[in-house]
Amino acid sequence: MDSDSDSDGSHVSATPPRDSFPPSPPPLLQPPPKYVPPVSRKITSSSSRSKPKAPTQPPPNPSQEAPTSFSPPPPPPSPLFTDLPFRICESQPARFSSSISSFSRLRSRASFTPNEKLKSDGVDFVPEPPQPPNLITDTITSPPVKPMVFRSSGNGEGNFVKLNLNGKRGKKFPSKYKGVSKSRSNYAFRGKRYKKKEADGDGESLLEEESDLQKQVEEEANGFISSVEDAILAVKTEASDENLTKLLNLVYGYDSFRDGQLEAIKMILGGSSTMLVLPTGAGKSLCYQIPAMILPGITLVVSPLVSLMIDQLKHLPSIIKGGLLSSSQRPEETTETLRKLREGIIKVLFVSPERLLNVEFLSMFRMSLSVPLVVVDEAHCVSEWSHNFRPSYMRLKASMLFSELKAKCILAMTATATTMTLQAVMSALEIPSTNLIQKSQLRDNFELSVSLSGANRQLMKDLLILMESHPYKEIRSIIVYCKFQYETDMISKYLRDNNINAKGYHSGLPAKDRVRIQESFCSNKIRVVVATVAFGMGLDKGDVGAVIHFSVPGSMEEYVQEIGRAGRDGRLSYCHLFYDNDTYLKLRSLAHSDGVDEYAVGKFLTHVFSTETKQHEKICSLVIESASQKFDMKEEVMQTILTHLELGEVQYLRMLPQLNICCTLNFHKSSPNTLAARNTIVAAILKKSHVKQGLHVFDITAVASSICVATTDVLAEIQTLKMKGEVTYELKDPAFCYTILKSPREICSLSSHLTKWLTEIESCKVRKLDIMSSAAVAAISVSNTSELSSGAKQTLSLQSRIFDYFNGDEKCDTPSKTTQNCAFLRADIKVFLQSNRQAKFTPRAIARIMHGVGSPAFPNSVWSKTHFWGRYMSVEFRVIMDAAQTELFNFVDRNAALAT
Ligand SMILES: Nc1ncnc2c1ncn2[C@@H]1O[C@H](COP(=O)(O)OP(=O)(O)OP(=O)(O)O)[C@@H](O)[C@H]1O
Repeated sequence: MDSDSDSDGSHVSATPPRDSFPPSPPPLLQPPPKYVPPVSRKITSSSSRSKPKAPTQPPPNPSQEAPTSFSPPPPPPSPLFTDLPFRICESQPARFSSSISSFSRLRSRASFTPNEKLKSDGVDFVPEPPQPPNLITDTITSPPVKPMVFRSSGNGEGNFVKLNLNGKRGKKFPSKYKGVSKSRSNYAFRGKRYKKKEADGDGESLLEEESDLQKQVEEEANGFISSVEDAILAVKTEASDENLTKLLNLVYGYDSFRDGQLEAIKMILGGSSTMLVLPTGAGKSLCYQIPAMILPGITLVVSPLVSLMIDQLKHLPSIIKGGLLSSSQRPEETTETLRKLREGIIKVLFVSPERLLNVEFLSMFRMSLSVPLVVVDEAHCVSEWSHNFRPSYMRLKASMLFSELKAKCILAMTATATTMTLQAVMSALEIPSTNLIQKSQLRDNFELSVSLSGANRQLMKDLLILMESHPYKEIRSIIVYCKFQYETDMISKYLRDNNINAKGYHSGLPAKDRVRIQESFCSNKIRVVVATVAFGMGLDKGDVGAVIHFSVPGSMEEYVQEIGRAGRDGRLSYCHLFYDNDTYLKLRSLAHSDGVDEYAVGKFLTHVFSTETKQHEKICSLVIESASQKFDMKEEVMQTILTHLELGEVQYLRMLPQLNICCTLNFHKSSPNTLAARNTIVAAILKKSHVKQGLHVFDITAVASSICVATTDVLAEIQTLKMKGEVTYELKDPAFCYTILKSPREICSLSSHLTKWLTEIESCKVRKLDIMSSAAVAAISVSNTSELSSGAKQTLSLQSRIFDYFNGDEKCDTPSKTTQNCAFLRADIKVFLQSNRQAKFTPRAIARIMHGVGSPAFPNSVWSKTHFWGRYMSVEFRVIMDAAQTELFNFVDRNAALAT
């Protein structure tokens, strides 16, 4: 069952299109509605979203399609019954528009009309070419208060307008505006005149007119740019509220800063590292974009997902030049971005943490580039106590950022961090406690509700009833979140069958489909997206009016993030959660899928450090798939351990880039020996390879180590030979690569330390789910208890739980709903062992099977066939592990006795 769940948004690639037309000035007489106190849903909603208006959003720009890093998951591994502690013999049993102010979004939100609803299912998808990841946005919108256009022509230069942020005032403007004059609005206007003039046969005046138009655009652009430059200069001279607000107004069209923004910007301009905690959609991005315009050099933004980076790049105001570097880029894309960096074209660079720590990347910064500001976006990922810990974020230590990049200041941003997470982040990034800017975790424009529901079929009916009732039936854009990929298909089909325009979205869909679905949703061609967690990260569609949770989220953080996609235009929005106990238990079981045993960690460490101490410079590798099965550990768990070995108190090893290490080489022109005679790398390949059906098969790390070169040198050489027509080759077996710096004195104590740490992380996950679940249950039970309407009571109940959670100590005051003992458990384990004598189980492996959770060595595809699969989900995982341990010992003893 776990194979079908989406773990994160790492495969999200689509981003909402920027509006193609310059936004109109904010309607001063029409401020965004304030939060209506959650009285009755009926009253508040009817006033908030009833006037149907035609959508003002233009169709998406086909050139904006974002790339993705999606790659299909590997096929499920076959069971491997090796080297596990208990061996049992015998039979085998049978996945801007920041420039579009909230005001204009507000105007564009229209109520959903029945006619639109009937147009539902047939979304007409026009295939669009994908855009490579570092194609810096070609969607330049002009500043909102100046209705002129700064769009590039999609020539890959992206949203670069030659604003002199780096001190080279206005040198190349004219050439730039060639592209600008091709903006869509001007183009359309020009097109009309063309037709008329062509009919008149007046070619010359046509050309004159075009040149006049071009001049006008250039003059306006120059005027705007010099105003912005003046405003920047004023801020540089004095970072006063007045000067900053003027700059804000000029660039973004907003009249004032939102809560926390001004404070953060001033702190950064003053050179103080800052921890910024603002709710989703509160405008955190602006807090680094404005300093980036003022500070000299490059602002580096570290982001966990390529899709998020692409999205943020697209949302940069046109005057800030942006670029992106991620490990999923093609080499030529990287080269192009690096060139722009060196030439000072890029002002804000988005990078993945892996890229940031790449030796080449660091040396480039050390040598020639100044980085006054490093922004750590989604900074909670730094902490293992967050809901979304990323091992690669462990690398982001202040010491490294200050010493390697010579950064002057760090800005860490998040919307969802508990006190414990914040402490860990601020400690890693050396942000003083006085530099914390924290506003409420939750915007106040949500009406939150929960209801108890039955199993799937009933749940779908409940969903339909909800969606057909007030206020949901009047809401045009809705996201339904569910946990499993199959649910997205099942529910969206069910909704379509009931005349609701819905589409499913999950990370298993082809990248193109995901982009199209997101774009269709953003342009209101799709009303409802039924999605896993893979949808929504970075989604800034202002008029999402409701978020429905089909099942309980894994944590308060996840809940707050996901409901944060709603009401970003400031209007009241509705968030409903369907709670059912079975799903809660299922998710609780899944929370144990990353857990490890000391025994397995010890075996893993022994393998990692099996290299001779004398060979410390040797490049070692660990083929991910086979290691995962051998140690019964998920890839992410192995990566977490390896990263800890690199970045913990003692640096035991250095991680190298992941590679496909097994190479099969076919020589075509010269004989292998002739090539080897003049090429040391080929000579080493011949020594280290075995020949299989005329092809040379070798391990790239072994070849590189044998002649003391980098693996990249070996790869570069075989690539060169390929270009010359000498060879063809194939690479397989993705592997972790590393060199050992120091072997631990005692594997035992290291594995015990690591296991304790990983077990705490596992318990933390379970606790987070329990807290979310108890908040949902509390909201259900509170609905009949006072004079307030049910909606208002539930909102208040959930709001206060969320507040307590993010500001308290993360304790769960409600006992877990799992049971502590079960009469038949041990008897069942005994039967299970007897009927699966050939397998080598660990207590954890048995507990996972009893909870219906697959693992690399005991995959669902095989073990879900046993009737014990998932039978004990309601029993505490630890209780099953203890019972399994006892029964395994008994089993081994019995077998030993029988053998004698
Ligand atoms: N001072 C402001 N006045 C009006 N709108 C603003 C202001 N600052 C930012 N915004 C708008 O608010 C929206 C959300 O901003 P942004 O994407 O930076 O939010 P965020 O805090 O990063 O949200 P999330 O955590 O969900 O990604 C954007 O459309 C942005 O243009």
